[in-house]
Amino acid sequence: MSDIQIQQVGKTFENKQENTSYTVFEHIDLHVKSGEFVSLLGPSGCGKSTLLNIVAGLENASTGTVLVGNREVKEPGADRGVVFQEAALMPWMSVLDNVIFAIKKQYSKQEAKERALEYLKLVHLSKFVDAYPHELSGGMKQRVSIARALAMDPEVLLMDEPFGALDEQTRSMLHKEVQYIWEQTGKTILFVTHNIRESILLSDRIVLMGVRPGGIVNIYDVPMARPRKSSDPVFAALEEQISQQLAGEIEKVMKEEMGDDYRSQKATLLYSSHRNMGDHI
Ligand SMILES: Nc1ncnc2c1ncn2[C@@H]1O[C@H](COP(=O)(O)OP(=O)(O)OP(=O)(O)O)[C@@H](O)[C@H]1O
Repeated sequence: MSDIQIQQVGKTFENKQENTSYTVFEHIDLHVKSGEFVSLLGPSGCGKSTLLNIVAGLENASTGTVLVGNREVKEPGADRGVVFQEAALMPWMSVLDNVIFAIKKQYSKQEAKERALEYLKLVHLSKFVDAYPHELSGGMKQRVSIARALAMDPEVLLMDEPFGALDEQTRSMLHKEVQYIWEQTGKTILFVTHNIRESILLSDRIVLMGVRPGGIVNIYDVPMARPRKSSDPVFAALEEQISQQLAGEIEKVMKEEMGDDYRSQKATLLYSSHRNMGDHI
């Protein structure tokens, strides 16, 4: 397993046509220890996905460096498995072939098949190896996507709102699944989410990101033993603490985006954002 070292990372998007640029964040320093589960949480647009994509090598950092183990990230690699919100399976291939396809360059035919079967078993899909994506539920597709990422034997797993599009019950089932996988494999996991409860349920640490200026606002340790329950008073207290700080960050965004309109709508907006804070931000 490997750690992830994010050192002084910044990202500015340039719009060459309009000759403008937009700095999402600057000077991000974060050390995710080997085997640690860390969530990135923050208001929409603060750059959670951008940071994850930089670690994945899908996006270049404008400044700073990212190390996975002792290797500098310059492009995507098999040492980093990525799971997105959409499973993006190939519809004409069976579940088994979807997983084999992702690792066929890394392993011999027989090995690839054995690994694919092993990881589909880990995500409890052994009975569905011959099924096609259209025959699977959203949660099952995400489990294939997780098996596909794990079969590559990555040192770290990068997950970008993997359960964001799923209903509450499926999501809750997959929370258990991800904890089980994390315990079984000991992978280092960096996990992007909008959901405060999800982050408390799963993580060792929660990194709260903010906007304008973009960057890390706070890092919360989650001291509870697993499995965690949202009814635990420690859970509830942490949820409240994070909600409060996040509400402040969301307010900053709204003030900037809405200008004068913000004052007139503030009460309604804060009320509704607070009520929904557990699910979406
Ligand atoms: N390729 C791009 N070109 C220009 N701007 C971009 C690009 N990708 C992202 N951005 C901008 O960078 C900012 C951060 O986007 P990002 O998707 O990383 O945020 P996020 O925190 O993951 O948001 P959300 O929670 O809504 O997914 C946004 O303002 C977005 O519009």
